[in-house]
Amino acid sequence: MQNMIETKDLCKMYGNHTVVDHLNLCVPKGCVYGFIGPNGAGKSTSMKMLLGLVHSTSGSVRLMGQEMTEQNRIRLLRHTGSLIESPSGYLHLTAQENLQIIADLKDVKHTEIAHVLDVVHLTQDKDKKVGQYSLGMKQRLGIAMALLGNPEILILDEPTNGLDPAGMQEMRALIAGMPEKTGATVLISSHLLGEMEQMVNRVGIINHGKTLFDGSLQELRKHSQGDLNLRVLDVLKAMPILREKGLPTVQKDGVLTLPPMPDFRLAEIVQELADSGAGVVELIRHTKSLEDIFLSLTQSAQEVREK
Ligand SMILES: Nc1ncnc2c1ncn2[C@@H]1O[C@H](COP(=O)(O)OP(=O)(O)OP(=O)(O)O)[C@@H](O)[C@H]1O
Repeated sequence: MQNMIETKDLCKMYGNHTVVDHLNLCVPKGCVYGFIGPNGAGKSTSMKMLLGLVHSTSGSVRLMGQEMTEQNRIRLLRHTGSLIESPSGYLHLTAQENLQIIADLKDVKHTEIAHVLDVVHLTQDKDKKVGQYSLGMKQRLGIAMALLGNPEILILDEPTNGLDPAGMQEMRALIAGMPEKTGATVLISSHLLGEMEQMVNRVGIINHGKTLFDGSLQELRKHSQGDLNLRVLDVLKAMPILREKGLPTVQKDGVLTLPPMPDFRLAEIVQELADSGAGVVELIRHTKSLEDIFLSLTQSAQEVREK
């Protein structure tokens, strides 16, 4: 499958401060890629480099299989729509009028406007002044502006920021259906992984400019094993066995807490406990939520940095 966006060791320094550190992004055609990281992680800067709005310090960007250069930048960006930072639009004009201005700037026929309004569900409100729009409607108008010209790549920087749950839900459905409805490959950033869960096929987690994870949500869920709770009838018999194996023996009311471990190791331990007469009566394996995985990934990277 062709990669629509690819970066190779992309770096950005502001003075001595590295804000994007050897970023290797790979966004396959037809996917919705969630670019996730805490505030200040370097998401916006990376997206701006993809759009040629910020010059990279080193590394390269490929869009639709072609390396971006000063010479072909404008041509490649003609196939790219973006919504960076807060949505724009003249508040005293209607959505239709705003889209006409953008269509003229992009040299796109006005007949395309009806289609993009339909995609973002603003047809009914197209003649309302944008000043009367809710934030969610303004965000959707921003996406409609980005969609004019039928781009192959859509780059959206935190389009769900500040939306209420209903607006968020609408945005999720809109983005998730975007490749099918418009053919565009989507790169969308957020600082909340949970929020992205229902709309992305692939995620890249970034912190302090470095990629901590890149893969599918299924692969990310493999990091989801949390602690194990083991309830035994005789804690005093169980404790020495666990201690001997170097396992922490935290216990409360007959429930022992063990760290995550592979199934075969757990099976061995349970067998030994059973043979010793400790009596295993309950075993609960906790799974971490995506948000917890995200926090543990970003926190462990922070701890490594602080060492
Ligand atoms: N023009 C600039 N000059 C100096 N530093 C900058 C500039 N733009 C961004 N930075 C710094 O780069 C780092 C990354 O910022 P960036 O906006 O890319 O992060 P982000 O992940 O998009 O965060 P947020 O979710 O808060 O928008 C931050 O420490 C920020 O202060």
